[in-house]
Amino acid sequence: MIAIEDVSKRYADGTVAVDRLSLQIPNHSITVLVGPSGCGKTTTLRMINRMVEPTSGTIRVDGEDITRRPVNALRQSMGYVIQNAGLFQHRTILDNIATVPRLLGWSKQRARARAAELMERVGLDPGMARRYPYQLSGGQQQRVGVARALAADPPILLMDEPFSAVDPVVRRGLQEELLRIQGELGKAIVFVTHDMDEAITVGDRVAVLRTGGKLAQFAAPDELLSAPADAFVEEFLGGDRGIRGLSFLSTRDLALDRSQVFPVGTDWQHLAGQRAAQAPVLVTDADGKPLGWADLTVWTGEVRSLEPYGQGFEVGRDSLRVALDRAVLSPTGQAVGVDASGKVLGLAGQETVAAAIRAARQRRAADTAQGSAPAKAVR
Ligand SMILES: Nc1ncnc2c1ncn2[C@@H]1O[C@H](COP(=O)(O)OP(=O)(O)OP(=O)(O)O)[C@@H](O)[C@H]1O
Repeated sequence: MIAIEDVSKRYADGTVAVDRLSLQIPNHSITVLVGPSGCGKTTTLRMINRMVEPTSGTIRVDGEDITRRPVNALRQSMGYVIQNAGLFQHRTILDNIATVPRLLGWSKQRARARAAELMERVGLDPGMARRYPYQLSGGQQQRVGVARALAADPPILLMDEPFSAVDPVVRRGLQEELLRIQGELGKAIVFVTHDMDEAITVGDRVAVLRTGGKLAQFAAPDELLSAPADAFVEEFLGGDRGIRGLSFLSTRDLALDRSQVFPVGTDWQHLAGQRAAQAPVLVTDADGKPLGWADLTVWTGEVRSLEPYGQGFEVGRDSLRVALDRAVLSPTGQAVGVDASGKVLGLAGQETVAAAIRAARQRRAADTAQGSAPAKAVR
């Protein structure tokens, strides 16, 4: 646990970068510092590894005042990742990653073996080990930066805008990779970004700072979206926060409708005669996977043309935001719910999703009243 207690930083020119900040940063979780440019995020992060000394206040790690520890030992217990990765250009990828173990006196062989293991962990092709940083894409370089920070297995990882310099698609991949690695390693991660969407995606807890280094709100992402503390936080969250909040609600309990789902080989003529309501039906293949929508009112003896069903959502894995999006995009207004193997479990119309949103909100309000853990984004 990192405890920031009433910490302020005034630079020599009089700029107050951080103003009486107090934050409890728990182990095994990602805490995000977010806020507009110049609000003191980087200053706060650098006070944790003593690259910047506070003017007043105390920072403790596991109860111990960090000024009592030798600064080298302190920094070795904290991996540090920065924008553009900050790699050593004249060293190979493998040697970049092995830097800290080598500084700690590991043999070259052991340090390189560890570096190779980390390349795999962060999703880098082992064939890149002997390349130099300039021979890698920006996203690959960021992965090397993360691997290098993890090399000596520090309990704490400090990340300063680590993914800001890459395009949105690569960035999304890096965020997912970080969440996967964190699921395996369970570090105390402090992550700085100026992008609220990124904060909400990666953070277990998000500290919103306002200019002048004052804490505006410190909360779980779903709580930020549903109950911003004031107008500043609300504006910083941006539009459609109601829709974005649906990312935290699971599709697990959606009441799926199977009455409009039929496999190929169904007696369509018989079915068309039976059905009072002539809503389109979803046709599946022999394995139960979706093929498309059929309109039985234009039945001609066999179902010849199917309207594409677009994309389904994975029940229990995707969020209600995804389900609602699929329903809105669906030509019939029905989202197709599938299992992990792609087989159709049933359909959810926009009204069904809306009912699930109301039920999930009620459940969450009850959970919050009982003090349960905050929700993590589903997908
Ligand atoms: N060495 C310094 N001397 C004087 N002022 C500084 C120094 N470093 C930062 N500042 C000022 O302190 C304030 C906070 O800076 P900081 O870099 O912590 O903000 P930030 O939130 O990380 O910003 P950004 O998102 O733009 O990186 C800014 O007004 C900045 O100009």
